[in-house]
Amino acid sequence: MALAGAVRCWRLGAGPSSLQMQALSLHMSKTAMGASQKDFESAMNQVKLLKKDPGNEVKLKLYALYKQTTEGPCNTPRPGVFDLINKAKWDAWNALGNLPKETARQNYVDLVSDLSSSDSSSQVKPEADRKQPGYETLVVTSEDSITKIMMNRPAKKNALTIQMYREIMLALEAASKDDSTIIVLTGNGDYYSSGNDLMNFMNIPPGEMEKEAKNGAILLRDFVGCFIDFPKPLVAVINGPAIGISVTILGLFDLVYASDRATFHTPFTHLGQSPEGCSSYTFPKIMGQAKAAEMLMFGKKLTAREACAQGLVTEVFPDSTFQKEVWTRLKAYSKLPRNTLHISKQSIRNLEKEKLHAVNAEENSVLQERWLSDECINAVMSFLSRKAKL
Ligand SMILES: CCCCCC/C=C/C(=O)SCCNC(=O)CCNC(=O)[C@H](O)C(C)(C)COP(=O)(O)OP(=O)(O)OC[C@H]1O[C@@H](n2cnc3c(N)ncnc32)[C@H](O)[C@@H]1OP(=O)(O)O
Repeated sequence: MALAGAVRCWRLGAGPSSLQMQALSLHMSKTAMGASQKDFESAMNQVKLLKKDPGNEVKLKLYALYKQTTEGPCNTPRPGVFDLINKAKWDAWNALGNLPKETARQNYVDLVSDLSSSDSSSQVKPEADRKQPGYETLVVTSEDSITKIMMNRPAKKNALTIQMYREIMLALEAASKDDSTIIVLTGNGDYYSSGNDLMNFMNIPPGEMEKEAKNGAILLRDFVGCFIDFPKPLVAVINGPAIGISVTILGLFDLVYASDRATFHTPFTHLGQSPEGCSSYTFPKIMGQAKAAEMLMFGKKLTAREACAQGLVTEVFPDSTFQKEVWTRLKAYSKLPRNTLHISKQSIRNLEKEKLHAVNAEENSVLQERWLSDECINAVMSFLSRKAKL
């Protein structure tokens, strides 16, 4: 078992780690002639290198086998009832009865060898191995109880196509049911997202405009609805500039971590459009009426630090250490008791859900009209003919 585990791990990684080599040599020597004193000492060193805590039950077993190997059968008085830890250790040792020292040593070495193998196989696998299949515009991975949904159109600044909205909804739906504790949305490349792909408005035959606007509003309602209803902690890892809908839905996230290179821009008026993502309700609540108006009506672009000062962003990190710091933090959070975390999220959010769905419906009905307006059509045409950029 241990040997098969060690060999399998080599195929997943670049090559055997020193831990895997030790596990393998330990396994080979013990099966050939029984564990020697040297094997025992090497196993004791290996225990210190384990990355995963084996849990109290295994630790007690290791302790008992160690004592039996070095001192023989338990020969001390049982600790008092209130000395709980020493009593548990004594019980474990005493339970080994008259087990010979050599057998205890062998069992100790075997146990450490198995622990090392499973410890090695739980080490980080390359992202390509963890990637979930079925997504063309996203990279979805799960590790350390975190499901990461990464928008993956870096050449187009992660502008959101119709397919991308649909895939994000599918990924959220799957993540709501998987065994992850936390869900992260982030972007690949220099942008978090430049918002709606303005090509979504192209190639619509004149007679189909109204129908397409209606379909767009339904898609947008469902997309935002997924964030309103999402049952687990949602974290936005804002790796670069964010525009439009990628900003407005942030009010529906539980944590927003931003690189100091990120900016937050909602230029709806410039585009002949109106706020969506429930921002007409969440932004005034988060930052107050005056600041929300400056962003949503007048298109003021905020730096990450300004967005943090106004409560839209949880914390800003230097770009040079952004990924390292954020993922260390999230890995620690992902070890919190999962069910309690989800229940707390629901207590915080559930009261607002009905209101948020009503706001979502209202925003989309206004937007559906806007998309048909001259102001919107001219703004989109201007961008697409490269006369205008934000
Ligand atoms: C179902 C419908 C739901 C609708 C929901 C309502 C949502 C509303 C919004 O999100 S409004 C916000 C819309 N976004 C924009 O208006 C941004 C437009 N893009 C830009 O202004 C610029 O591209 C930029 C500032 C993001 C980046 O500028 P720059 O650094 O100079 O790079 P490029 O412009 O050369 O971009 C590279 C490449 O990407 C294409 N691109 C970028 N963003 C978008 C976009 N939002 N839509 C379409 N295409 C985009 C850009 O055209 C370039 O393509 P090319 O290399 O020329 O083929």
